[in-house]
Amino acid sequence: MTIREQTIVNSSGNKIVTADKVITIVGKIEEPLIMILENVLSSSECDTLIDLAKDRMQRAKIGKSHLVSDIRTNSSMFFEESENELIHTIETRVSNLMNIPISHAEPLQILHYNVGDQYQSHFDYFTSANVANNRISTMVMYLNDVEEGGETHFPSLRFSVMPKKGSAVYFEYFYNDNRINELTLHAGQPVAVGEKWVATQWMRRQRLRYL
Ligand SMILES: O=C(O)CCC(=O)C(=O)O
Ligand SMILES: [Fe+2]
Repeated sequence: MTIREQTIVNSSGNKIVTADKVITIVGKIEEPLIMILENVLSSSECDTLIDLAKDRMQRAKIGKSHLVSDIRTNSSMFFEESENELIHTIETRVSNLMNIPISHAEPLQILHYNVGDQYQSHFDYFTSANVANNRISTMVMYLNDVEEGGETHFPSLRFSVMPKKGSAVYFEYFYNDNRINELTLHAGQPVAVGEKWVATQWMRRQRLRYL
């Protein structure tokens, strides 16, 4: 038998029960744990998130220098923590899914890609030394169907997830063996036709919110 490291999400079976919804796992890689989840958000939740975010988008900035960068050509915004009932409902559902308390959740991020926009290969965790409260897991939720392109691509695993409205990809990088964490390198591939909206939830190892 192969010995595997402990994962954050216990993903036995094909369903995860949250406070308000039962969500289906439709695909999975075991190590690092990557799961494709269907119907995480309803169609109207996706539409409302886009509507709420639309007028608040800014060209994406990366890293501490906050320079506009070619690594990310998409635009982004963050909702305030639980800023309205919908955001609170989604944060609660996603923290149930990710098996991490909402107090460890970063603000929910929205990304928008036009044709040609991309997010080049990166790790979601911070790689600099002595990061006190690093990220441990990610949920990327697709808010619309993309006509062509815009896959979330994991080059080291040669694995791609096609955007589908309401679906999500989950992955975690909290392994003792850093070689496993490094396999979560991923990119938002350029959008070829149409546009792409996603919502990203990152979780931290320790508490981040004091409510
Ligand atoms: O847009 C995507 O498919 C990936 C987004 C992403 O990597 C992120 O938000 O960290
Ligand atoms: Fe990412």
